[in-house]
Amino acid sequence: MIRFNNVSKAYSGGIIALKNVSFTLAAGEMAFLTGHSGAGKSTLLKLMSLMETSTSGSIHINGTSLSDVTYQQIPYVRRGIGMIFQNHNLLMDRTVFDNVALPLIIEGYSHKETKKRVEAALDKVHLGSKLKSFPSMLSGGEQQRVGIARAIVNKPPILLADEPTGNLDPKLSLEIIRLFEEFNDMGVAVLIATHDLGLIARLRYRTLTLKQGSMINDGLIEGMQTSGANYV
Ligand SMILES: Nc1ncnc2c1ncn2[C@@H]1O[C@H](COP(=O)(O)OP(=O)(O)OP(=O)(O)O)[C@@H](O)[C@H]1O
Repeated sequence: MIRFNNVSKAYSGGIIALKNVSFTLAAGEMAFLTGHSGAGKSTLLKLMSLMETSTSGSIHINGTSLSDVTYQQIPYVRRGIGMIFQNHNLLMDRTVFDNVALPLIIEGYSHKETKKRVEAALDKVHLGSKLKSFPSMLSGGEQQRVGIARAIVNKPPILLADEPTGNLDPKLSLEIIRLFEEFNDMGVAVLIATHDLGLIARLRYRTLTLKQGSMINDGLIEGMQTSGANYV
């Protein structure tokens, strides 16, 4: 599903953001990705969604080697990945329905099919009654759920989330993670980049830890403090 083999990434200017990173995330698996600010978490997610390219090593996503992907094929690879961002990147002048419909409109779905899928996606994130609302009329947690509905509306087998709970209090953060668990229960692979060590300690999922671009831990983190930095 996701396979990194000895992947390194150097940005122009010489910063080495990832060093020989290897891991596999199987179909239907759920894991956290953590590490200090600047450790390379966003870079790792950007490589998977082809927003950046690796300097060396190989990456396979849903069976496709990213080094073989042509510019024209990038949208097909991205179709297999739902992306969720901390600031949710919603269009504030469009309704909730329009925001969630966007990926389907881009792909040329019929109006009827779009309506069916958008309504189903919003039901899954418990926002079925907010179709006509504008994002500014929603709470932070609800806005994040619209972002999640948009990410899952075309049923990708992989969900990648970059600090999805960054702006939310602990209760709302847990609600968002519970939603990810529901998608994971349906067979979707989920990778969540987060600084939130409290969340990681409570939920006890496999955790990939980056430190200055290197993967220093892969597995359950035992005896972790639930406050303060403790990335080893
Ligand atoms: N476009 C870029 N050009 C040059 N350097 C970059 C670029 N993007 C990231 N970097 C550098 O690469 C390193 C890893 O950054 P990255 O954003 O992946 O870390 P992160 O773990 O996601 O950090 P944060 O938690 O603060 O978002 C950092 O040193 C950063 O400054």
